[in-house]
Amino acid sequence: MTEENSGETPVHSPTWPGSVAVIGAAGLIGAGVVERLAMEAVTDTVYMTDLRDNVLHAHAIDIAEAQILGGNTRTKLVVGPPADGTPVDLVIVAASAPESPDGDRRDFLRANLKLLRLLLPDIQRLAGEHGAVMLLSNPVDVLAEALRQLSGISPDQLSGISPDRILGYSLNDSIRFRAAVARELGVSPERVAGLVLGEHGDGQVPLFSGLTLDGETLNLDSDQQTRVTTDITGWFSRWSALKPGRSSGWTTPLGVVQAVKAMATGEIHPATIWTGSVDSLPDSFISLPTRLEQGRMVPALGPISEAEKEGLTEAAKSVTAAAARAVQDFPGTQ
Ligand SMILES: NC(=O)c1ccc[n+]([C@@H]2O[C@H](COP(=O)([O-])OP(=O)(O)OC[C@H]3O[C@@H](n4cnc5c(N)ncnc54)[C@H](O)[C@@H]3O)[C@@H](O)[C@H]2O)c1
Ligand SMILES: O=C(O)C[C@H](O)C(=O)O
Repeated sequence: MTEENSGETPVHSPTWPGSVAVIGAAGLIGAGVVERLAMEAVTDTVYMTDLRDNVLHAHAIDIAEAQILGGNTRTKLVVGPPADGTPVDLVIVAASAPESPDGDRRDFLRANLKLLRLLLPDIQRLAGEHGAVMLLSNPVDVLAEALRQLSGISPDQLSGISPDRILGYSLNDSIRFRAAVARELGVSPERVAGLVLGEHGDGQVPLFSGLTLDGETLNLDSDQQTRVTTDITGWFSRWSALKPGRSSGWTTPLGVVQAVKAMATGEIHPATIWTGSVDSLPDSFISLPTRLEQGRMVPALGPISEAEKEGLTEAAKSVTAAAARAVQDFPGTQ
């Protein structure tokens, strides 16, 4: 284990997260998340792990030097897990099999479930009894549900990862919703606010009922809603068709760190969470408005339309079925 920066420039004393572990920290998204956490001094220590140790070291050196340039060296970067085995407050899983997307994030399920099984003991060790686990790897909702099924732990048990400590990053859909509505109206996306819930993929549910423009309720007619829905559901195939050999390395690290900051302050934000405490939804993992409350992700779903409720129910069923199938069909040895 080596350390970059000794944290000699104290800035402020955060309560949460005091420490973060990023698994897959040599990759595009993992390294980007480490960089944002460090540059925004969101935590005291970031532990970086990946198979590619040399790349991890290079990122740690480079980011530590960028911190000096940025004028804030509070966050200490450590290559490797905590040496004494102390759990961290937040484990971020960005490890992934190489992407060869063909328009559907579920194409990565087999390979990434295998990886998740492999990483499960590390994730459990790092999270300990209280840490939160944020999955980034795709398909994020199905993997989060698979993690719950693999952990097999109920929320009141003290060991393992209880489902309300698992979350997935799915904020990008809401950003693309704002962009698509702005395109439809010919306005700047900063003026549009709106949320996408459901599955990060084909089962996404744009909340047209909650759209606003300049803070005022925005009603799109059905043709406009159809065009916007087509626009956002087509995002991943348009992206895949570019064959960029990379995922959304600019948006995602920024969004992840915004989500972490929202968790730290108890602010409501959209994330893939366990639906277990929402009576009207089947047990699953989908994106819902949520906040971190005493170490648990708590749903904060406001009023939505009947059609939106139906969309969420369908997404939840589909995610659970896909996870159950995958857990059964793709054992860890394959
Ligand atoms: N949820 C979202 O909105 C969202 C957004 C962007 C990317 N993603 C997903 O995030 C994942 C990472 O994307 P990326 O572009 O950074 O991919 P990448 O290929 O650049 O990085 C993946 C990293 O995982 C590492 N890795 C593989 N096996 C490992 C293991 N056993 N232990 C530790 N590390 C291991 C690799 O060495 C690599 O550094 C992908 O699954 C991608 O689909 C999700
Ligand atoms: O994984 C990707 O390539 C894209 C990611 O799921 C995203 O929506 O940004």
